[in-house]
Amino acid sequence: MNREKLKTAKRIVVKIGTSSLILSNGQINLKNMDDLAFTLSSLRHEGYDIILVTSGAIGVGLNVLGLDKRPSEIAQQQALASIGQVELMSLYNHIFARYQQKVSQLLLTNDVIEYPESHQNASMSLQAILSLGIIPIINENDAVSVDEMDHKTKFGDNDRLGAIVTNLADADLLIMLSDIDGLYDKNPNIFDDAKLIDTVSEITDELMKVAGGAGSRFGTGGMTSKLEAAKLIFDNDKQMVLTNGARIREIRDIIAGKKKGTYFGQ
Ligand SMILES: Nc1ncnc2c1ncn2[C@@H]1O[C@H](COP(=O)(O)OP(=O)(O)O)[C@@H](O)[C@H]1O
Ligand SMILES: N[C@@H](CCC(=O)OP(=O)(O)O)C(=O)O
Repeated sequence: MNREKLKTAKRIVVKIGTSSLILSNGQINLKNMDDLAFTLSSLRHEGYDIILVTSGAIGVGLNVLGLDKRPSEIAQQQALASIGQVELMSLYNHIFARYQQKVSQLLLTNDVIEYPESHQNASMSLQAILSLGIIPIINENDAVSVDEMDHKTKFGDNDRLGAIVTNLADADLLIMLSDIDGLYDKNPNIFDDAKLIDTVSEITDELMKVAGGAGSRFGTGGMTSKLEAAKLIFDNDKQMVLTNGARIREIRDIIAGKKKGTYFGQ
């Protein structure tokens, strides 16, 4: 019943996390990138408006420099993001071109939330890119985003950014791709008997308690940040599906209303 509304989605934001883009050995997950480009390009060609929110700048930066560990200093992380973002976009540009799809890049800061004028400009820019038939690829502008006492330009994480972009673009649906099939009733890293939750219609305090931290050495935020993003989705009357980035082609089943991943909606 709930998932019927998914069939009406015309403008879709897809958020892909670092854990779906970088293999555990630090190499780029080219299979996932290729599946992503194929699926999103073909949907775009069929008339859907598609926006991609991507993580991976720091992960790709580590790969470019041959490092295996995220540095702890902020400036070093920012430098890595700056290096990795170029390579990430270069890869996307090539892979999407294979499916005859043009892409563009938007690097956002929290200013689009803080300042109505920035919000309006980013929203109009997105609208113009979509009307040209292009898939905008969005990440946080990590090299300049900061989180200080009197100055906050950082979103926090890309799960939140995915929800913000869904509102900014007035999209119908956010599909969040992670390294897990959806939300489980317990942290599956700890409990073997954890069960997949099919539908969530409200983010309660009880539910927040079942969400744990990141599962891979590259991911950030874990399930907690995904549920925080889901709160924003509910606040703005949108819908979200959390599913596994290892089976990107199932996006088609999701928008056909089939039971895949965890559905957040009423
Ligand atoms: N209740 C839960 N249900 C599902 N995953 C959970 C839960 N609690 C913690 N997790 C962990 O959250 C991870 C996903 O978050 P994260 O590592 O940040 O990935 P991403 O890079 O996709 O954002 C999962 O791999 C899992 O280990
Ligand atoms: N903007 C950062 C990603 C931050 C982030 O939230 O990562 P993830 O938890 O993998 O979605 C980057 O591109 O490396």
